Parts: sequence; C-alpha cells; structure tokens
Amino acid sequence: MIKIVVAGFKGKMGMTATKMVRDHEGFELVGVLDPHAKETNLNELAEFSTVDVPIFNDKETVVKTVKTDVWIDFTIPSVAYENTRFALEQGIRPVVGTTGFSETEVNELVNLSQKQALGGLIAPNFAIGAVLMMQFSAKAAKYFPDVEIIEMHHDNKLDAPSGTAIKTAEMIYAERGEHQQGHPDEKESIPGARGADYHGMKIHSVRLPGLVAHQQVQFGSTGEGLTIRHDSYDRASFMTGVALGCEKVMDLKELVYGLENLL
Ligand SMILES: NC(=O)C1=CN([C@@H]2O[C@H](COP(=O)(O)OP(=O)(O)OC[C@H]3O[C@@H](n4cnc5c(N)ncnc54)[C@H](OP(=O)(O)O)[C@@H]3O)[C@@H](O)[C@H]2O)C=CC1
Ligand SMILES: O=C(O)C1=N[C@H](C(=O)O)C[C@H](O)C1
Repeated sequence: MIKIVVAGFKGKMGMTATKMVRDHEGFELVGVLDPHAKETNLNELAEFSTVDVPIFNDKETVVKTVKTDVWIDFTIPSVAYENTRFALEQGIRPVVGTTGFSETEVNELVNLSQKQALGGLIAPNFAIGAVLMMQFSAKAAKYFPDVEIIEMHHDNKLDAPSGTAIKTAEMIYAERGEHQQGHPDEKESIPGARGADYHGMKIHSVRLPGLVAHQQVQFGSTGEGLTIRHDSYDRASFMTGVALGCEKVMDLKELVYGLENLL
C-alpha cells in the first residue's frame, strides 16, 4: 500500500484528490492537511463519516504522527514551494499540482530530490488531454512559429498565466526558439492589451465564473490557421494523472516537471 497525505484537502482539487485516494486500490490515505480546519478527523465530515483519518493543521505534526510515502499538494502558490521542499527533506515523495512555481524553484527542488535520491512530480496539469495538447502544440510550432496562447479559468484562480500556459510556452519555445511575432512597431493603447510575453509568444488569461480549466493554442500562417484546444469540464479529469503520479514516483530517483515524463 502506498501511504498518502493530501495537503489542501478542503480546496476544490484537494477534496477531489482525497476522495480519489480513499477509493483507489493500493492507496492508503494516512492524513490530510489544512491550516484552518477545526475538525481533527475526516469522520467528523458527513461525506467521510466512515473514514478514520487524522486532519492536521501543520506539516510538522504530519511527519511526527504518520508514516508517509507520498505528499499530494493542491494548496496555494505561496506555500507549495515550502511544502514540497519539506516533503523531500523528510523523505516523502511529492506529487504537486499547485501552480505558480518559478523556474528557479523547480530547479532547486529537482536538485534537492537528486541529493535525496527521491522521486517526485510537479505537474502543472494532470489531465491526459492537456498533456497531449501541449505536446501537439510543440510539434505544430515547428511548422507554425506564430502562436498565441489563450488560457481560460474560473475566477477564483490566484495565479496568471496558468501553470499549463507557462509549460505550453516552454515546450513550444524548446521547439521553435526565439521568434518575433506581430508588427515590430505595434503599440498598446491600453497597457496589457497584447497579453503576457514569453520569448515573443503572447499569453492571454481569461477569468470568468462558470469556467473550469480551458486552453486554446492558436497558430497562424500564410492563408491558414490551426487551433489546438483542451477543456477540463470537471476536476475528475485530473485524477487519472494524479493517481499515475503517486504510483510512478515510488520508482523514480528524482523529481520530474510535467506529467509527460511519466507517460
Ligand atoms: N496540476 C493540475 O492539474 C491542477 C492544478 N491546480 C492548481 O492547484 C491549486 C489548488 O487549486 P484549487 O483546489 O482550485 O484551489 P482552492 O482555493 O480551492 O484550494 C486551495 C486550498 O489550499 C488550502 N491551503 C492554504 N494554505 C495551506 C497550507 N499552508 N497548507 C495546506 N493547505 C493550505 C486552502 O485553505 P484555506 O482556504 O483554508 O486557506 C484551500 O482549501 C492551484 O494552484 C491550482 O492552480 C488546479 C487544478 C488542476
Ligand atoms: O487553477 C486551476 O483550476 C488550474 N490550474 C492549473 C494551471 O494553472 O494550469 C491546471 C488547470 O489548468 C486548472
């Protein structure tokens, strides 16, 4: 059995992941973490009335109380780096969905995992369709270097652009390199009109109620266009990837960035 803790269990993704771990063969939910939870056991919550699992308010108490193989993290950008670092230092394999990591932070965590010879995963998007969308986009960019990314999310999202949009831009950049797009003399009449800029690639972030997680990668060329789009209509779409991550990190000896490394 793989012993798993879920950090951020009261959030939208943390709750979905907690239920997945509870129901998944081969996984044992050994604890959940939320700094503001008043309950001390999951069985105090109606939907978990038969689940005897401790609720922790801080990460130090988790490691003092339960033996853990995997740390699932769906928290907030400002705490996820420290949580991931802490997990690795404690010999726990992180499976992190929280977005907002800088490139430097990811590199530091990879280095730490290598020193600890411990597997781990930071995946900006756990949906298999989203991974394919990123891979197809990188492939298309070789032939269609002019591209803009439009990511669309619910209006409770803290970070912009999304982790998926950044990862997509990184994968496209690795394929196409630096490229000047649009008119060289273009001017923004309202600042931000052309979106964020990643090595010449524009990224536009839409936040609206009703949306879950959607991204369109739009390519333009002479007389033709190509649009690659992925939609997550439900947070269940991420769970196959989270489960796969929890299984695969057990055999890895370092942390990897992106679910595509495990497929
Ligand atoms: N990789 C992927 O496939 C996906 C990634 N995400 C990412 O996952 C993250 C969470 O998203 P979502 O569930 O929608 O957000 P929510 O706001 O619903 O959940 C975040 C939760 O984290 C809790 N939290 C805050 N601080 C801590 C802490 N120190 N320790 C433990 N928990 C803490 C919050 O608790 P409180 O409210 O009490 O402060 C809240 O319940 C985001 O970064 C999002 O971008 C989302 C979907 C898919
Ligand atoms: O906040 C979200 O909801 C999501 N966040 C991730 C991101 O920033 O890319 C993954 C997915 O898009 C949902």
